[in-house]
Amino acid sequence: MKQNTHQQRTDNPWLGLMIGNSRLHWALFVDNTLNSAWDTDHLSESDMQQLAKTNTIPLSPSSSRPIFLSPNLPITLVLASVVPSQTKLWQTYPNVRLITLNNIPLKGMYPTLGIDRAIALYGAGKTYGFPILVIDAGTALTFTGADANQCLVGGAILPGLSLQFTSLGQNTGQLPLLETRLITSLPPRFAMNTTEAIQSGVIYTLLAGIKDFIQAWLSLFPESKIAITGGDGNFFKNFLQTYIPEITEKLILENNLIFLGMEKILIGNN
Ligand SMILES: Nc1ncnc2c1ncn2[C@@H]1O[C@H](COP(=O)(O)OP(=O)(O)O)[C@@H](O)[C@H]1O
Ligand SMILES: CC(C)(COP(=O)(O)O)[C@@H](O)C(=O)NCCC(=O)O
Ligand SMILES: [K+]
Repeated sequence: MKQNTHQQRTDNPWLGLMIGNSRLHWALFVDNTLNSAWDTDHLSESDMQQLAKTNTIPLSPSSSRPIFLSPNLPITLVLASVVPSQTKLWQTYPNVRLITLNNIPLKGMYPTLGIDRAIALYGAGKTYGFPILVIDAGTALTFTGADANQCLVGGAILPGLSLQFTSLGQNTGQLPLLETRLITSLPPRFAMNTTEAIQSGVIYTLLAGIKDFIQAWLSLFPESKIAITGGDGNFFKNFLQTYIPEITEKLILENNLIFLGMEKILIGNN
């Protein structure tokens, strides 16, 4: 019967989990294709055990509503992490595969390169072509580039947007702690109140720094695309378009770069 043919399950679901310094990034793959992606806070051991026993995880920290993922128990978890304490916890999951630098088909990597940077770089290069520069606007803001031979050229690491606000808010006597999600437009450059003065200092300095890194990269690799990702990726993409309009067509926002990378690493097409 037609219907039965359709009911034959070949979808082999698995979960991708990228553990970042601020939160967990999840993706459900069905038929080896990215199906959906979401973020949660870092989870506890009992949340991990719940996933192993029921294939459900909290959808978000504020929600107790679980998400049903797969009839196969426990669902395969493909893990990458830049947080060793969380790596240790998730390695006790009964059906886990850890991605390490050895799994990434890029040349010239140094041993302490962040696995998130390597996966995103590979995913971006395979998706948009090498050479490629990846800007990951996460807890840290990172630049990571590879040349036409899929060889790491190198990069840079600095405190990300929230971390810059947090460092001012937590280490001064009079400065408020600003939240990035409340910033929807560029502040005046020369601000006349404390909140906008902090925004101006952090945002314009970050934009100027990002512009300088992009220009330095493009002087080496004029034809390269620039992929931007991470929790603040959208924020920076929008403001960069205003700030350096000439690079607009080279700039690609892809929130799921890490999962495009996982897909390419696990499924091949190298
Ligand atoms: N719910 C959230 N929790 C934490 N950061 C968030 C959230 N929503 C947006 N962000 C922004 O995302 C950035 C962190 O990026 P993300 O890619 O999630 O980090 P990481 O991969 O390092 O965990 C923060 O600077 C913050 O501005
Ligand atoms: C630079 C990072 C902290 C970025 O982490 P994230 O902001 O994505 O949570 C992470 O990639 C890391 O720990 N890297 C190791 C050092 C390196 O890449 O050289
Ligand atoms: K990241």
